[in-house]
Amino acid sequence: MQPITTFIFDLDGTLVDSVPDLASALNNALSDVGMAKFGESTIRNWVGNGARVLVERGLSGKTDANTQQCNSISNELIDHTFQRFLYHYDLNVCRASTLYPHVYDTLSTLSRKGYTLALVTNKPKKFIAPIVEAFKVESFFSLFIGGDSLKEKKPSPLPLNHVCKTLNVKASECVMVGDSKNDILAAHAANMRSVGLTYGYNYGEDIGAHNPNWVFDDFSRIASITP
Ligand SMILES: O=C(O)COP(=O)(O)O
Ligand SMILES: [Mg+2]
Repeated sequence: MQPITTFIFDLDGTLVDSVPDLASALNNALSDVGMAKFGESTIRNWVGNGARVLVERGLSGKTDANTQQCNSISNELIDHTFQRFLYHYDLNVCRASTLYPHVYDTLSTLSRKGYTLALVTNKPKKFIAPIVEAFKVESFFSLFIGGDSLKEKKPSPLPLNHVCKTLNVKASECVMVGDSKNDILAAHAANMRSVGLTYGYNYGEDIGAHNPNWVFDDFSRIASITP
């Protein structure tokens, strides 16, 4: 097995519990367009495929998070509500969000040990900087990829392949760390090892069902897979 040189981290549900701010922004956007609001526990199961799909799920009110398309809702309404969501989230991107336990220390340890760290999220790229800056973790990372940075987002392997190319590392040297099946499916498709974290957002499903190489319930356990 090739030694690990590079860790690729997901953001929402992995490093940061962002649902409180995502839920406020979604509910504000829904109320702007006269639609019903939802509780945080419902919205938690809708996060994972980027902001536009989150808005579509809010508009359809479908609790089945695997539904990505809402044929009955017009594109105009989705576009308008998505713009309202971006407006509200931009105002409060990091008001109630929190870093999960042991994230800062573990990133700091991995970085100090010489591992290269990259961040690949499905959320729009413009929101990455304000979040990583607020939690003072931005200097640990060499590369940031958002859901709209490339043509495809996770579960496509494209963002992970892009990281390998940009950082000039092989997939076999990398470990993808995430809370969602989108992270694990992307890792499998990119021939990368993966860590599944149980505390984040995976549509209420067991992350272990997607066969990551490691399943951890605490972020600090990631350090245990390195020498
Ligand atoms: O914004 C989302 O839907 C998910 O974002 P993530 O890829 O950082 O978990
Ligand atoms: Mg996530």
